[in-house]
Amino acid sequence: MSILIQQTTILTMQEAEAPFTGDIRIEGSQIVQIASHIMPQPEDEVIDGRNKLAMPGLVNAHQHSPMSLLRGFSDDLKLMDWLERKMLPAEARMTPEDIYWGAKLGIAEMIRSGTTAFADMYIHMNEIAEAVTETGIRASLTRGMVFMEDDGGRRLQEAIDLVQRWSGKANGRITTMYGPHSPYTCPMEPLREVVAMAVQDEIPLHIHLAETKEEVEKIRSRYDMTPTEYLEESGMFERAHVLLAHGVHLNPQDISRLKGMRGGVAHNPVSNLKLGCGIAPVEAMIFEGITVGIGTDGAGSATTLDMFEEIKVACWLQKLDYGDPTRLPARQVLDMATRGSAKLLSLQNEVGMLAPGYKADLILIDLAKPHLQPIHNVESLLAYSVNGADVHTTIVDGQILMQDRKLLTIDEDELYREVNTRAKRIVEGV
Ligand SMILES: CSC[C@H]1O[C@@H](n2cnc3c(O)ncnc32)[C@H](O)[C@@H]1O
Ligand SMILES: [Zn+2]
Repeated sequence: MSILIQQTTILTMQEAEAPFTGDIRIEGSQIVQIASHIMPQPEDEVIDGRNKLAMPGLVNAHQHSPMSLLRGFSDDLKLMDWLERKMLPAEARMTPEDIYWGAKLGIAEMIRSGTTAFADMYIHMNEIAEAVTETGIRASLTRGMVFMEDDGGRRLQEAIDLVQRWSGKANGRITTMYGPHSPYTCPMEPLREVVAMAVQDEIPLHIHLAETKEEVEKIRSRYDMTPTEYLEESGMFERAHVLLAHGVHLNPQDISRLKGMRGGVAHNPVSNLKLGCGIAPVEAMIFEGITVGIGTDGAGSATTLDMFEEIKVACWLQKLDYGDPTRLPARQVLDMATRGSAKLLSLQNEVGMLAPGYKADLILIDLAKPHLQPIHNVESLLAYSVNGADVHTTIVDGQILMQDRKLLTIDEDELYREVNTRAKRIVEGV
């Protein structure tokens, strides 16, 4: 299978490269050539790229995809009330089939809004892996583990099963991580056990960190440490690749502790705003050389999975926080949502950039829209004006998943029937 995208505006996201007009050739799962003009071959599926912009697919660095079933079910609560009184009871009622359909709903929204890879943390991961396999998207999957009650090792075993059964599956589109949920749900002993497993199996870790002031107070009163010190104490930063979700409440010493870490921080600005958590010190982390990517968090808090919305809000928050519009400029935030997030998923040599040898994970944005004209500066349009609904075509691993806004691997009528019936049953009585 080969695809030739002709005469499109190309933003490769390679270091300091400006947008230019040209062609992109895809063979199998890879980009093989990018040039001003490429001769079509008889077997090529040709895509007319005029009035469009090609860029790397966005990488959502922190998600709970089945929470799309809980979108709009519980709003305007503090994080702990929202989580303990609403989300956890609803999740306890979800069957493995619910998780499959919830993940598929999340994936449909991601493909429609230009996300080609995501990092997920949830339960019933076999069903999420099936949804990823069928739909064609790329994902790094994590079984989230809360160690607040003895479950006879069930969660840990499920995490191990996920890693053993699914790493490298779906033509390599699925990778895995180990996922202790957070400092406040993981006592030190099981946390150290998971770190040791990650080191032994060479599998990255994915964990929430310092999302709220209440978390900081809780960890201070339990252990007399900041949440970041607590995780450092487990040895994870020096021993493993770690994907930290949120990192909102970090003091300067915490930021220093993260310096030099493998992995980095997934910034989830919309979820942080909606749950009233605060503004993450994104510029300060970047200044210290820490990789910062962008995620949405689950649709239960963020309410949408549109990464273009996150990109805008990420910029606005830093500008507002510093009272300085020069903070977090367009190119830098695009870099975070592509190359930065790709590094958090350990995929920096495969996705997040358009170049020969990279995976063909890319999107075409339709520029023939009033809010995207005139075209002074493509990066500015992408950061401040484009919405997920402007994505025209989504390609992952060389497979077209959406063309002219039609999903090719998901039956949307069936999807909406399933999720509405299931969502109603799940929240009844919660
Ligand atoms: C055990 S699987 C993951 C677990 O995380 C919960 N969750 C979703 N959003 C957040 C958030 O913003 N902070 C902390 N935990 C969150 C989700 O409901 C699952 O139970
Ligand atoms: Zn989360």
